[in-house]
Amino acid sequence: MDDGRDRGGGGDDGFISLDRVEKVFEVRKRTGFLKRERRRVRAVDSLSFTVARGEMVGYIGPNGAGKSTTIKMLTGILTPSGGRLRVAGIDPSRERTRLAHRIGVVFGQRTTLWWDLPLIDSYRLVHRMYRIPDARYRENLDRMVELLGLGELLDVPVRQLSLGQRMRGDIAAALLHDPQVLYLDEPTIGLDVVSKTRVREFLRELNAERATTVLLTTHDLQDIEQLCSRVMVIDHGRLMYDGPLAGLHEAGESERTLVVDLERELPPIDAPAPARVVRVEGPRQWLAFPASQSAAPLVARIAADHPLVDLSVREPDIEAVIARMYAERAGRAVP
Ligand SMILES: Nc1ncnc2c1ncn2[C@@H]1O[C@H](COP(=O)(O)OP(=O)(O)OP(=O)(O)O)[C@@H](O)[C@H]1O
Repeated sequence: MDDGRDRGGGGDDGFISLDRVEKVFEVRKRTGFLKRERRRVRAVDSLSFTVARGEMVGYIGPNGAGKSTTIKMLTGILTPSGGRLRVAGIDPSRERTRLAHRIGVVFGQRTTLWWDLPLIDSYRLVHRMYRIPDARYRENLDRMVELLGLGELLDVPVRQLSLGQRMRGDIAAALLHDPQVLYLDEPTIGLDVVSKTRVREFLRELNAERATTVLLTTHDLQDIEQLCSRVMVIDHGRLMYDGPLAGLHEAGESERTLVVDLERELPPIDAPAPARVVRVEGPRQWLAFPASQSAAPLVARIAADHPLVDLSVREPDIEAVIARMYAERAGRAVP
């Protein structure tokens, strides 16, 4: 399989590069009968970062932070109000069609597939739209069908697919033309655990096999944990954090929760600090522990001393991590 490493653009340090990029929207607000006020919304504010070829980066932030606006500028749908932006050496808003051959986009909440047609017909249309050479299309389709388990679904109309099946179908459609960059917007939203695992495994495989650069927007921290070595946090259009997920947990001092089902009701488990029991309900106990630490030693210790029925680990949600990060920074700013 062609790994696409030599198809140009950008250099390894800045395959995607933003230098002080701005996006300002003019919004008209009705302030009375026949009266309108003009307001400027700075959706992206002097944003600078680079993503190297083959990196998988999580791009997260609260609602209205500027994530979609950034992605829209990266795909050429929106033109920046200022700054410099390049993807694979291309200025997206100037050469949108040329860029389209280099990028794939998947929106978890919307499908790009033709609703009433069998899945395979959408792929045939993508084949023609992107003028993919026949042999390459076949090869890619076979690989996607294999990796994403689409064999039995190809003749099913898209509207009859489950959400997880449809998502896998959408991901395949976005990759048939060998894009070098894949933008994923909430690719696991609403999926069950099995489908989430399947999508994540596929993305890992894709990244390893083809060195596809992936920018992933998600509210699910497990997507980031399992896929991205780097995470960028954006808020009010500005980059608030850029580094490993563990560092974000440290910055926010966030905690994960170990949910323990015991064979019977017992007094609160005497866990090694800083882990501690935060809730007890019958035979079920909840223990909080730092998200930057592995759960394994805690699980081993509890399993050795207690009659266990089941265990699960719950991740903190992104909003909570970011909120704690702010609280921590505010705390530091005030001596
Ligand atoms: N076309 C537009 N016209 C005016 N304002 C806009 C437009 N698009 C976005 N905005 C504003 O820009 C800001 C950033 O929005 P954006 O959609 O990029 O955020 P987001 O991080 O993607 O949020 P979400 O997680 O809710 O999708 C918000 O204040 C939003 O209201």
